[in-house]
Order: sequence, then C-alpha cells, then structure tokens
Amino acid sequence: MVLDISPEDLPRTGDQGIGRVAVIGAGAWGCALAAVARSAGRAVTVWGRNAETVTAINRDHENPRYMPGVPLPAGLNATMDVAQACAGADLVLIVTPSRTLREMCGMIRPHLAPGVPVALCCKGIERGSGLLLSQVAEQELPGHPIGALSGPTFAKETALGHLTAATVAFPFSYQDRLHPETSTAAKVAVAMGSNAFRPYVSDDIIGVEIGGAVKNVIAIACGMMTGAGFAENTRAALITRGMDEMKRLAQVLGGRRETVTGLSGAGDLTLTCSSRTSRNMSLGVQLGEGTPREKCFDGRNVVVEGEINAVSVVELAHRVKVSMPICEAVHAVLHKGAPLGETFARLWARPIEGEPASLSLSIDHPADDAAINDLAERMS
Ligand SMILES: NC(=O)C1=CN([C@@H]2O[C@H](COP(=O)(O)OP(=O)(O)OC[C@H]3O[C@@H](n4cnc5c(N)ncnc54)[C@H](OP(=O)(O)O)[C@@H]3O)[C@@H](O)[C@H]2O)C=CC1
Ligand SMILES: O=C(CO)COP(=O)(O)O
Repeated sequence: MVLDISPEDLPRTGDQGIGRVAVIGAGAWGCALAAVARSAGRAVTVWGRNAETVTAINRDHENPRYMPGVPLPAGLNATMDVAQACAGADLVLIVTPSRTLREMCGMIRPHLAPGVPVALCCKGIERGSGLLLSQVAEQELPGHPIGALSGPTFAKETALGHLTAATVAFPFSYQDRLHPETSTAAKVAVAMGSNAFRPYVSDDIIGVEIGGAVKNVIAIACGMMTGAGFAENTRAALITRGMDEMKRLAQVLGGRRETVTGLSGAGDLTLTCSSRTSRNMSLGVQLGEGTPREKCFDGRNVVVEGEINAVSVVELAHRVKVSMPICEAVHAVLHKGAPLGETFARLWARPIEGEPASLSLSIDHPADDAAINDLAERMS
C-alpha cells in the first residue's frame, strides 16, 4: 500500500519530528527507501545524477534502470540538483555505493541545515583507511549526527511493500540513555516506519556497520560453494562460521556481539546467503560455476559491495589481528588469483578449533594433500 499525499499537504514538523527526507542516490535501494519514507507520510526528494532516471521517477513513477516494473509513489520527487534535494530536509539518507561515500558527503555538505541527521544506507568499510562508513561521514560532515539504516532488505521486495524490518543505529548520548524514545535513532525510526516497514532502534553503530560490510563477503563465499556444486550443509556452515567472523571483528572494534545476532548481522547474512537475488551471492555462484569475472552478470557493471569490501575487511582484520578465514578465502580468490577449489578445500582442512572460540584450542591434523586435491578437483 502506498499513501499518495502531495508534499505540500504535509506539515514540516521541525522539532516535533522529521517532515522532509532527502535521499542521495537514485538506484534500487535509494528508490526503495524513498518509497518507504513516502509511504510513512514524509515529503521525499531523491537526488540522482542520471537525467533519464530522474525524469522516469517524476513522470512514470518508476526506476526502469534499477527496478523495472516496480511502481513508486506518485508524490515522490526526483532531482539532479543537490541543493534542491537537501533544501529543508530534516533527514538525509545516503544510498550510493560505499566507495562514493566521501564524495557524496562533500557534495551535500554545503546544502545541509546545521545538525540535520544523516543515515548511511550503504554497506562497506573504506578502502585504505579501514574506517567505518560512519567515521568517514563524521570526518566529512562535522556537526551532523551520523547513523546507519541496515538490515535484511532486498530493494524490490521493500519497494513492493513486503513486510520488512531493519535496524536504525545512531550513537546514544547520556540523555538518549535516559530517554531513548527521543534519541535521533528513534526519531529516524519513527520517520521511516509504516505498517510494512518496521524499524528497530539501536545505539551500536559499529556492530550494525560491521554486519552490513562482512555479510556481503560471506555471501560471495556461499555463492562460490553453491556454484561449485556444494549444497545446504556447506552453506549453513559458511553462514554460521561467517557470523562468528563478524562477531569477532565487531567486538574487537567496540561493537556488541548481540548486535551481530540481530537484523543487520544474522538477519542480513541469512537473506544475502540464501538467494541469488543477492548480487553478492550471485557473483559467487557465477564464479563457482566457472564464469570468468568479466562475463559475470552478462558483462554488466553491477554493484557488488562484497567484492570491493573483501579487501577492506581483510585489511582491517589483519590490522586488529582478528582471524577471518572465510573472508580471507574470498579475498584470495577474487583478488589474488587463488584457485577457488583448492582455496576452499584448504579452508575446510584447517586445524580443529573450539566452538565457541573461548574454548581455546587448535589441533593440527596432517593435511592430506591428495584428499585436498580431490576436493579441489571436484570444485573445478
Ligand atoms: N539493492 C538492495 O537490495 C540493497 C542495497 N543496499 C546498499 O545500498 C547501496 C547502493 O546500492 P543499490 O541502490 O542497490 O545500487 P544500484 O546499483 O541499484 O544503484 C547505485 C546508484 O548509485 C549511483 N552512483 C554510482 N556511483 C556514483 C557516484 N560516483 N556518484 C553518484 N552516484 C553514483 C548510481 O547512479 P548511476 O545510475 O548514474 O550510475 C545509482 O543511482 C550499496 O551499498 C548496497 O549494498 C542496502 C540494502 C539493500
Ligand atoms: O544488502 C542487501 C540486502 O539486505 C542487498 O544485497 P546484494 O547487494 O547482495 O544484492
């Protein structure tokens, strides 16, 4: 169900709450979130850099390039003018690929009113610096509360109004702990929430962001093994052990392990590792089937965050000395030319460990090279 209210009919609620939302990015997720905010009764303007897409959103209420056939609410405005998109906004959602975040922050900076909260809806870790996206945005947008909106949310399903839940995380002040319902996270959750889109409030931005960045890499691993002919046992093992990698990294960086078991961690990991609707899983499947990288997605340029972020995740893990063997395997195959079959066969042949890791043990068993070669052969 989509409410069709003209932006002029809506009060600007100012201090009372969030009336206007600017969405930076007119791709699949940007348009889906714009539809969510519009359906929740907000006035919404989407900024996009592609004239045809902007025209199609305004004229046809559709994004034919990224979500063909999915109707968007009629009252949703799109523009190529960033000043117009940000004018009067009480909330900004940044929804472009993670590698563009710094650039997007610089672009919107001159046009934001002081103190307007910015929620990051992209998933990744900055390459080189190892910074979380929220830390990048804090550097570029001083004085603005920076948070994240993340969860198991395929854009098309969300835009079509399928029941969806996600986490909204902003750091809490002392006051926020006394009155969580007036925190920025709660205000953003109220602004975005509707009968179909259910936000949960969190103060653990680190835990939420790590979940979003790492799950894409694990989804590529699941795809690779699926494409190579392995089945549900293998996928379940990768999901579970992948979640452990997420938990370890989140905890060392100051996030909470229980956040990783929530929507933005376990929820998104399960979704992304279960369906070829996921671009990350789909890339893995194609590679596992033996398709050369340049021929994947029929040669189209598709946003696969886990591919780029395998580098930043592994670099970060090395920096903080966290063991992430599945991410390492994906990184080795994608970026170091390691053979997929042998890499995953060796992943399975690692020393026996404790579960949980606090049961600290490591039992070497002699690597049976012939067996590893057999397994690798089976995967090639
Ligand atoms: N799709 C989904 O289901 C979900 C996606 N996300 C996350 O959202 C983020 C965006 O993904 P999604 O919307 O799916 O991607 P899409 O490929 O659908 O769209 C990407 C958008 O970003 C724009 N863009 C790309 N590069 C730049 C740039 N340098 N400057 C400005 N705009 C740029 C594209 O514009 P143009 O068309 O002009 O190239 C396009 O509008 C990712 O981090 C993804 O992980 C999160 C949850 C769900
Ligand atoms: O993040 C997503 C769902 O929550 C989208 O996943 P993909 O980028 O793999 O399509």
